[in-house]
Amino acid sequence: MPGWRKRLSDRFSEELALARGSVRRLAASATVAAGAAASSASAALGDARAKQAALSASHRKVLNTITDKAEVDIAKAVDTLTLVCERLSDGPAAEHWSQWNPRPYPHRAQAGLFRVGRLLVGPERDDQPPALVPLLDHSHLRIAADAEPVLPGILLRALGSASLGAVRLSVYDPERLGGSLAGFAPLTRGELLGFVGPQGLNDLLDEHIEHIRRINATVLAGEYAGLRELAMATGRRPEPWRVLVLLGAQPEEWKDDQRAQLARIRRAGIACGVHLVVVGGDVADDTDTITITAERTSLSGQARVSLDAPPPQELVRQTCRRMALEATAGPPPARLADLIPQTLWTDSSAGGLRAPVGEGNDGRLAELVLGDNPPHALIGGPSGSGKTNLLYTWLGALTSRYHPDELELYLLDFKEGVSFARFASGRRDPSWLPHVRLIGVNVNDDREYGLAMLRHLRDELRRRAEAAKRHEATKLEELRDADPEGRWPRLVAVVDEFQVLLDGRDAVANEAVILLEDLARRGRSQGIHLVLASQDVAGIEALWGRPSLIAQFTLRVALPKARRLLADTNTAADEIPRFHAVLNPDSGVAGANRIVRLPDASDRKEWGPLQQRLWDERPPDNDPPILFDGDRVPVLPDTPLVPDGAPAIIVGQSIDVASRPATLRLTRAPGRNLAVLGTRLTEACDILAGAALSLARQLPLRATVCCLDPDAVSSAYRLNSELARMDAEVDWRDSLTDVVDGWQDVPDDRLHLVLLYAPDAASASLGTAGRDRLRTMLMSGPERRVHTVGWWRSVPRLRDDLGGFAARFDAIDAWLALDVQGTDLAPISPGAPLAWYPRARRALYFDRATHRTPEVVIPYNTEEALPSFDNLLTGSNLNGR
Ligand SMILES: Nc1ncnc2c1ncn2[C@@H]1O[C@H](COP(=O)(O)OP(=O)(O)OP(=O)(O)O)[C@@H](O)[C@H]1O
Repeated sequence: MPGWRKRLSDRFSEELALARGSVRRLAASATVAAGAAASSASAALGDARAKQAALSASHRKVLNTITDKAEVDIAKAVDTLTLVCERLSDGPAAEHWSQWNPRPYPHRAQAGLFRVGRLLVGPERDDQPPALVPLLDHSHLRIAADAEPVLPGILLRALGSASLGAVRLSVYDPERLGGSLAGFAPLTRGELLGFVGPQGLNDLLDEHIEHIRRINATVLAGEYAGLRELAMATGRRPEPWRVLVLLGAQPEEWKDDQRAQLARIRRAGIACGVHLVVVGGDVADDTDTITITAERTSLSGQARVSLDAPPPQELVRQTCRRMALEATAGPPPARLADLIPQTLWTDSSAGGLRAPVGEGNDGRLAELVLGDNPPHALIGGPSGSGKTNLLYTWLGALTSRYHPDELELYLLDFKEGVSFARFASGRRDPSWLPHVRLIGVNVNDDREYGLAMLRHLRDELRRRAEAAKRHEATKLEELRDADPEGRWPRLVAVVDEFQVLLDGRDAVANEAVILLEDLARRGRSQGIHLVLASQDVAGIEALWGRPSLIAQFTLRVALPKARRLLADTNTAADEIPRFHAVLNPDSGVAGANRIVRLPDASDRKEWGPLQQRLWDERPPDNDPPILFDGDRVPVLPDTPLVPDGAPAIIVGQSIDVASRPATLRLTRAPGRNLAVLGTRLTEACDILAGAALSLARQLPLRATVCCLDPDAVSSAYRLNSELARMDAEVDWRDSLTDVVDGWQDVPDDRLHLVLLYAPDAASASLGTAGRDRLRTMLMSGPERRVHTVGWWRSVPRLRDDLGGFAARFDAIDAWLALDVQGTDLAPISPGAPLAWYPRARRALYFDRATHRTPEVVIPYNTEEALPSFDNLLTGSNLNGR
């Protein structure tokens, strides 16, 4: 091999070895460098990782802090929202159905909002804020079809949180005809709900429009913007809310005029308490309508809503049943206490008498006024309509405002019963109404007592007229100014069932009409006011036959179904419900009506405390009222008579305002005797006993007792004993002949009373001569102070004893007729035949010397004034009777 080749090969090998070596070196240093780089990279990575960990911890911390704060804020906001919601909606408006029960919220002048579900805001928790919707006084509602189950809950909450009857529902349900709200059906009985089908739509809309019109015209009357404002100003809500529910009604498909009506209701309803709840399709939107869908309400904004489940069917049914029951029982009456002022007796009656009697439709108290105009009142209503209750109410309101020096009352009740007796002092309750001067109860048979009261008022009218003349005053107000020291109260005379006084064409009715006319005409200016109440004013001929009388009674109060009390065209009395009245100060013309709801004052629980309060405050010189009770037999008074001149006997109690004893003066005039006529034994015996006892209490007496009716003997004997006990010289005779023969044997000048019980039983045995002597005793006895009080059992028998057909009745100056018809009294009565129809415990009394016409008296009961017969028989102490 050539050398060059070898050299070249060696050189190449050498070079290659060199290159390999440097490559190896290079590779080694590269490996070192790479190792260094790798370790520094891994150090950097570790560093970075450590930093990242630190960073994310602090980030997490910040994030947690922010989240916590946000959660607290949200919880706070939700709490606040819940609180606000509670204030807007509580009780039955918001309670869960498991605790729900209806109870009105009277303290709240405005209606609250109703819960429909929960607001899905904030974290899930038990007490999530409620989703509320307004309705009553605030808005209309539109409920989307997918939210329809919410409807029963809203209606139940509305019914249950207002007072009974304050929410009324009308449901238009053309598809299911009321089936959708079947649980509410019981309310139809209480008239709190009405279901309307397709045919009734027009009427339904018209009715609500008319209701809105009426509220605007008569209740708000331009004074209030709406019922809510009225309720807030007065604290009362005079009209119910009316909720008109349209279920699947599709108003968009209605006729134009129906849609127009709906729009009117939507526009004007809320102020008048009329609210629409439209379920399903609806027409044009408006701001007064709140919408509820399955997920939201107009009030919930972005927040979603979870709607509550509807109330259980049974809860709805039971609640509605109870409400209907209460509603059919009638509305709760207004309260008497609301009519009574805090401070008693602050008003002056100088200008008139003004007092509230109930609550008007506008929630304000409605007053009755008596004064110069209107001066007198007429109250009417059928039996049971509440006249007596109205009178109680009115009297309560008057007597709490006016002092007894400002107002005096005269009360007369011609009804069976004792309605005014509560104003008098009684055994159970000693209090009386300090304003009352006179009370007449059970006077239906004693119309004369009505006359007596009217006569008394006429006398007072005269006294006032004379005083007014002296002071040149034309009316009470001026008289009071001119005579400030004088006592001039206004007088109010109330006559309940006054038709009894005026019915019939007899002397009593005639005089009563004349007196009423006079009092009505002239009483106006003298402060004397008449209040006449009757169940049938229409039937009182005496009233309608005298237009001038009726014209004075301009104040009319008509209770439900009162007839003819208001003007013919005024039908208000037919339209008002129970316990309401139409007040009309303008003789009943339609425009002057005021409808009021009357409180219950007939209950003693309501009345008692008021009377007690008035009685406690009575002036020291206040006397109890005079009470005349036609059913009570008066007892012979034991105070001796103080006769003016000649001695007198008591024959009975007069029917006059003072209930004075009726007397017969025993002058020496011929024939000054008394004949009691009729067959009523007890009353006849009472009259004879009353006469003798009243005389024996006045003066030393001689008496002869002769009893010829075996049934009267015990009474005669008891009288005989009592007279003896009173130191009278008493002579008991069994024979009438002895009496007529011996009357002239007068041992001293004591007054001699001859008491004859049924002389007609023996007069036949007297013979003509004996009868003559009887007549002589009657005619001439009085001159010698011998007076006869005799009981004949009929007028013909008396006539026989006085001489038969030719009898002269001047031997009997005075008589008392018991059960004797007026026609039978003709022989002994003056003038025209008497219209006298006998009645129990009443006698017709005529004294020729004092009477123009006979008067009715009540024979006193003398039972207690005489010793008991048993005691006499056993000889017991006569005082122990
Ligand atoms: N405003 C009222 N609120 C509650 N109850 C009332 C009211 N008014 C009357 N009543 C009741 O109605 C009944 C009849 O009333 P009231 O006796 O006053 O009627 P009246 O018209 O006088 O009847 P009558 O002539 O038959 O006596 C009574 O039981 C009474 O308690």
